[in-house]
Amino acid sequence: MSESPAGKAAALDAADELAGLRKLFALGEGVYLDGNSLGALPAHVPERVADVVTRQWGELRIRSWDESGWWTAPERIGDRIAPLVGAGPGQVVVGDSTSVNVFKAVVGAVRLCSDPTRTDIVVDATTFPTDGYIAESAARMTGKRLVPVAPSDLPAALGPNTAVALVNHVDYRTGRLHDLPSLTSAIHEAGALAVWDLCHSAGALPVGLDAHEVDLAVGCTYKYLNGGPGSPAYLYVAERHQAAFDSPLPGWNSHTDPFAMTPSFEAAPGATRGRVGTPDILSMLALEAALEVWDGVSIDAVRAKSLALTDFFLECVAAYVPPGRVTSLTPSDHASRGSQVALRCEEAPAVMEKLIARGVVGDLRRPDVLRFGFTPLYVGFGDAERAASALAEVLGA
Ligand SMILES: Cc1ncc(COP(=O)(O)O)c(C=O)c1O
Ligand SMILES: Nc1c(O)cccc1C(=O)C[C@H](N)C(=O)O
Repeated sequence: MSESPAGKAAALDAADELAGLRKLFALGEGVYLDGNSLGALPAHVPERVADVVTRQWGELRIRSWDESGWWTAPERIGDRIAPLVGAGPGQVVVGDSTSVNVFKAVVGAVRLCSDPTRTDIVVDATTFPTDGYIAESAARMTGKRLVPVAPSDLPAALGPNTAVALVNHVDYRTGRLHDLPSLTSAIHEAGALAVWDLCHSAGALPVGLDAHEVDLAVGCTYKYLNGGPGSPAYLYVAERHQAAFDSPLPGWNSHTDPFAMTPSFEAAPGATRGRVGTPDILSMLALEAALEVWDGVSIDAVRAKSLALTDFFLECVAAYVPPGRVTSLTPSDHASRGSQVALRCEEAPAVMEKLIARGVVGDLRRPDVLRFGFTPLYVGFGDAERAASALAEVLGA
């Protein structure tokens, strides 16, 4: 760096076309680099939630299912998320947790597989644990074999026995971005269905679900989509699969005529058949309000800023932190990088504690990984420089 990192940060912030979005969030002093775990609060959400509670629930009560659009919220909010993950309308439905949607998607994919003699569910061996636990249970329930495989070995592991492959788009620990287009086509060439977990990519980078012919996908909304703690997840079922999608959790909300309350189940058309029971309206409408910060924001611009931020943070770490104290686990090439930087560091727990005490909030993945998430909507280059400088100070530089 010829210019000082702080000077460069100021110039980058001044040129940042997304910089104005930060004021939409309730962020005080300090540097928040944990939006890959829990996104920050958009400042207008409390008032909107208060309206849902006091007027919609408090005054309109039961009428709100229709008059306040409660009943149709899962599909409506799904359609708001859809463009952020490259999906056309009518394919994304919001509800339940990511874990529950992984279950629906994996069992649903096994049932969609045209060859019932295929024996294997291949799962990303480096997956966030919940996906692995659920895939294992789904395998037992469907009489399949679970085959854990590192994403880099996935193409070689696929074969005539593969029914379904479940892959994380971005690795939660290292921040590695897996190649969704090429892995999806390898899965399809093997005659299997591709299920993607988008928790760490949606809202941080383009996903292109329709363009790459993904079969099913799931994701959470409390990270880069800023929906709030425990906000509902979503399920994507590609239009071409919807008529045959046979959810393992057919509830009255996925029935074609819920209020007929018939003893026999008849699945609703479209993404609605991915619903189960009564939606969690308070969380769901908080999410709907939170998604307004995306109005007019291009996901390509978000991706460009995300890469610039993580590049710059790594540059500042290299400039400030003595050699050998941290090692980046995050790939340096852009094509393999999500929106976080993971640094392996001795005594990582104590280091993160001291960073947090200095107002730099990242998180720790035991035993030795410091994670720093970069949410382009509200993180700036000055934040990246301050975080690297605090890290160097904590490490005694
Ligand atoms: C890749 C991935 N899948 C799933 C989850 C969690 O699922 P749930 O929303 O059910 O807690 C997380 C994080 O919590 C995650 O990082
Ligand atoms: N979902 C979480 C929660 O309820 C509590 C604390 C953390 C989380 C997370 O999202 C963890 C996150 N998926 C991770 O990448 O580690």
